[in-house]
Amino acid sequence: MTTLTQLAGALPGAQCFGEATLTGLEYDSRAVAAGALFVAVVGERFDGHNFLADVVARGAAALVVERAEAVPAGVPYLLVKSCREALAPLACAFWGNPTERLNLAGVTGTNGKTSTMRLMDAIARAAGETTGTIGTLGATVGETALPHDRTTPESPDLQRLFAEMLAAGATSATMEVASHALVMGRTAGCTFDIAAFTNLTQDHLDFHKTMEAYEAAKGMLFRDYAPRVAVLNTDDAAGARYAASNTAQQTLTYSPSGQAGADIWPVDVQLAVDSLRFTAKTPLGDVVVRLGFGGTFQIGNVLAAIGYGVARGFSPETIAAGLAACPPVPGRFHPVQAGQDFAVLVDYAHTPDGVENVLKAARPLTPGRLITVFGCGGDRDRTKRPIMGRLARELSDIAIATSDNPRTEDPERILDDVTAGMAPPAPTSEGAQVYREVNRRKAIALAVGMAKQGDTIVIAGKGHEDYQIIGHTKHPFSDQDVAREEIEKCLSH
Ligand SMILES: CC(=O)N[C@H]1[C@@H](OP(=O)(O)OP(=O)(O)OC[C@H]2O[C@@H](n3ccc(=O)[nH]c3=O)[C@H](O)[C@@H]2O)O[C@H](CO)[C@@H](O)[C@@H]1O[C@H](C)C(=O)N[C@@H](C)C(=O)N[C@H](CCC(=O)O)C(=O)O
Ligand SMILES: Nc1ncnc2c1ncn2[C@@H]1O[C@H](COP(=O)(O)OP(=O)(O)OP(=O)(O)O)[C@@H](O)[C@H]1O
Ligand SMILES: N[C@H](CCC[C@H](N)C(=O)O)C(=O)O
Ligand SMILES: [Mg+2]
Repeated sequence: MTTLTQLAGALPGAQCFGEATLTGLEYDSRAVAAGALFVAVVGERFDGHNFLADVVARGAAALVVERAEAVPAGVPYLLVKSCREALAPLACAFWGNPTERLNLAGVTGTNGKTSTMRLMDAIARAAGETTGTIGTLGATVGETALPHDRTTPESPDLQRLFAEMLAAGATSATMEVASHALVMGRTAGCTFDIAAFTNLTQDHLDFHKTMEAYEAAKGMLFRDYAPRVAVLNTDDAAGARYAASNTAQQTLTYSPSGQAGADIWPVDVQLAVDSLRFTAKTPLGDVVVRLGFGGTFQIGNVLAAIGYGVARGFSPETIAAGLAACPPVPGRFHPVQAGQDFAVLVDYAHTPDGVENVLKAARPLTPGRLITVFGCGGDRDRTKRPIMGRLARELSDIAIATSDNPRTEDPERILDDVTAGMAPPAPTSEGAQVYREVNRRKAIALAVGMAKQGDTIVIAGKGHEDYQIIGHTKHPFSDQDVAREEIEKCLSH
């Protein structure tokens, strides 16, 4: 049992009024149950102080506030300067600082976090460990899957997951560390043994405003958290800068392009639509990579995961066994086969670099035409839209711009932004034939209707997602299922 005064000890400068026994820790009023401590976070859209009467009615035992006058009479509370900043220290204390007893690896980077984390997890499992994972695909604790909404959850959810992992006998965990999480302190208080970086390219400028601020945000993982080992992609300029200046005890570098001087690099690469084979040169000797899924972009992710294995002290054989056993990452370069004579790949590319990489990975596997169906999410970085449009047109034979998750934006306005980048530069008319179809199912049907033997359709942006967010509503929608249904319709005609 935790008490309010015990938790106050985790917050230097906090003033404690009253005492309570606490059975939960919440930052969202809608999740409060009897006995909880409610932290009144002041955000962009809501002020937690407006929900204090509601959470007390729900049985909250105590409150953490920035304004004492908002507290209903008789309710115990902690007065702090910033509830957002208090949240993580409270969460770590409430759950007993679980990451001090768990080997934790964090992966940051614009693209490849989910894939890299899955590969790392497979390696730890091959070493015989019970593991946990936290990321875009949800969390796993041993063999149990626990869904959650964020790539990197808020600190109370994060620390609870770590505590559940320990309770389930896990000895290690791997997680995705989104830049939003670093800036908002969701991971504050975590002890990282290993921190890995995939790449930095444009995304999230709605939040970070400049690439410099975005780079600094990701750099926090290598500077503020002092991991034991930093695993860094030095092909990437930001990765090279993190390598030159970080607070890790040891830095391991990798180079997907095989640049001289890196600690880990690939030789003899062989690519196929559903496999990737190469030999990785590492400080421990050669690792034979036999991956059961494709995508040129996975080379870097595999090297980062090998860096993790090396940092953990696993043998090359264990690392190779883990990679070979790693199941395909759902919705990343994911083939859909429903009896058609052309290829269909569902992929999660939702950034300019992602679109460029997936189309460049698909091109050499395509004897016919490359047909791209893609869109851009609403309420997210607007400036990436015309760039994604331009890349889709330049790198495809047929590019169909459609909706991703429009969220609260007008889907046609999002498409205006996307197609603004798709006009061929005068006087050439090189590049793809361009189509615009706001309805994602119709766009996929259009692609399927056009495809001939030897063509590849890449359906980008939503990967594993089984929904489409329109307004505030999540409608069931799966690119894989829709592609399959539209192919079957075509074949039955
Ligand atoms: C920019 C950002 O990440 N914002 C997050 C942040 O918002 P905020 O601090 O402004 O809070 P707010 O929404 O104003 O709410 C203030 C407080 O009131 C609470 N509240 C709100 C309503 C209510 O009825 N009761 C209540 O108690 C909220 O729980 C919160 O504690 O805290 C909120 C509560 O946890 C999050 O919902 C919100 O995520 C927004 C919606 C979001 O879309 N975030 C995305 C961009 C994100 O985090 N993405 C990354 C992945 C990025 C990547 O690709 O790498 C992720 O980790 O998922
Ligand atoms: N190393 C990489 N370099 C460039 N693009 C990549 C890389 N790895 C993956 N991608 C592209 O990015 C997409 C998303 O991959 P993944 O889910 O692993 O990234 P992520 O960083 O976890 O994304 P998110 O920010 O949504 O969590 C893939 O479907 C692929 O198109
Ligand atoms: N983690 C990313 C996922 C984007 C996925 C894409 N389908 C979209 O909705 O924009 C984000 O929150 O920006
Ligand atoms: Mg992810």
